[in-house]
Amino acid sequence: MAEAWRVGVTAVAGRMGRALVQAIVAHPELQLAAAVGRSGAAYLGEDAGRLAGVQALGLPVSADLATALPALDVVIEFGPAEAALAHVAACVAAAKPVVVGTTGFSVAQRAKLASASQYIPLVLAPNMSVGVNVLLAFLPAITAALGAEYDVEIVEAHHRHKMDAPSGTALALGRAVAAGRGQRLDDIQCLDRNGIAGPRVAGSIGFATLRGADVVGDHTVWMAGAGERLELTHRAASRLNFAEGALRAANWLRGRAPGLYDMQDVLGLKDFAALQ
Ligand SMILES: NC(=O)C1=CN([C@@H]2O[C@H](COP(=O)(O)OP(=O)(O)OC[C@H]3O[C@@H](n4cnc5c(N)ncnc54)[C@H](OP(=O)(O)O)[C@@H]3O)[C@@H](O)[C@H]2O)C=CC1
Ligand SMILES: O=C(O)C1=N[C@H](C(=O)O)C[C@H](O)C1
Repeated sequence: MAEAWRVGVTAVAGRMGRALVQAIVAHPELQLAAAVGRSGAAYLGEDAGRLAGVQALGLPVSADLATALPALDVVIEFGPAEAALAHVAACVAAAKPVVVGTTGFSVAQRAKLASASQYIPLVLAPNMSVGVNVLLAFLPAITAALGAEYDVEIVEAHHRHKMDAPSGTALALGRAVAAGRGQRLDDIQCLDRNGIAGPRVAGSIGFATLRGADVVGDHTVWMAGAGERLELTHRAASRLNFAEGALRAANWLRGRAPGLYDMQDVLGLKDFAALQ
C-alpha cells in the first residue's frame, strides 16, 4: 500500500468540507493533516472530526493554511472563489498540489488558476462525480451526431443555499455541447428568458435553474428534435460522491507535473472519448 498522503481541507465547516473529512477518515491511503476554516468563525479550535460528525481526530480547525502547508502533501479546496484563489496562491508559494472543486469563478479568476497551474499540479473540476464526467466525455459526440437542428437546453436543480447559477456543472455541460458543434459556449448561450423573449434562437443553448430545500444536485441535458426528445439526467444522492471524486483526484496528483488538469484526466476519460 502507498504511504498515507497528508491532506489539508479548506472551508472545512462547509457542506463539502464536512463530506471530505468523512471520506478521508474512511480512506485507506489518505490522512487528514490540516482542517482550515474561515477566519473569525466560532468553530475554530474545534476538533475537525467532531465538526464533521465523525470520531474525534485530535486535529483542531485552524484559520491559516500557509502555516499548515509544510506538513501537507496536497490541499483540497471547496471554498468561495476569492478565498479559493488566496489558498491556491499559498499552495504555489509552498509548491503543493491542489484540487479545486469551487464553482462560480469569473473569467479573470479562472485565468489566475491557469497561471497558478504553471507552477503546481492543479485539478479543477466543477463536478467530481464519475457519472457527470462520463456524460461530459460523451456529450460532444452525442450532440454532433444529433446535429444542430436539435434544440439543447440544460436544466439544473440544487439546494436552496447554492450561491452561483447556473451551476458550474451546467456550464461545463454547455461547453461540451458547444464543443460538439465546433462552437464556444459564450457565443451561443441563452441565460435569460423573460417577458416577450421571442422565438428560440436557432443553435442556442438555453439554461434553466431550479433551487429548493436539500437537493444535492441534478442536471439534465434536454435535446429536442422534430417529433422526439432525448434527455440525459444525472442525479447526485449524496455529497460523499463528490468528496470521493475529490479524494481520487488528490491521490492521482501524487508525483504529477505542474499543469491544469480536470476529472477527465483523473478518470482517464480523455483517452476513452478519443476512441469514439
Ligand atoms: N466540484 C464538485 O464536485 C462540487 C463543487 N461544489 C462547490 O463547492 C463550493 C462549496 O459548496 P458547499 O460546501 O455546499 O458550500 P458551503 O456554503 O456549505 O461551504 C462554504 C464554506 O466556505 C467557508 N468560507 C466562507 N467564506 C470564507 C472565506 N472568506 N475564507 C475561507 N472560508 C470561507 C464557509 O465558512 P463558514 O461555515 O464559517 O461560513 C463555509 O464553511 C461551491 O462553489 C459549490 O458549487 C459543491 C459540491 C460538489
Ligand atoms: O453547490 C453545490 O452543491 C454543487 N455545485 C456544483 C456545481 O455548481 O456544479 C456541483 C454539484 O452539482 C453540487
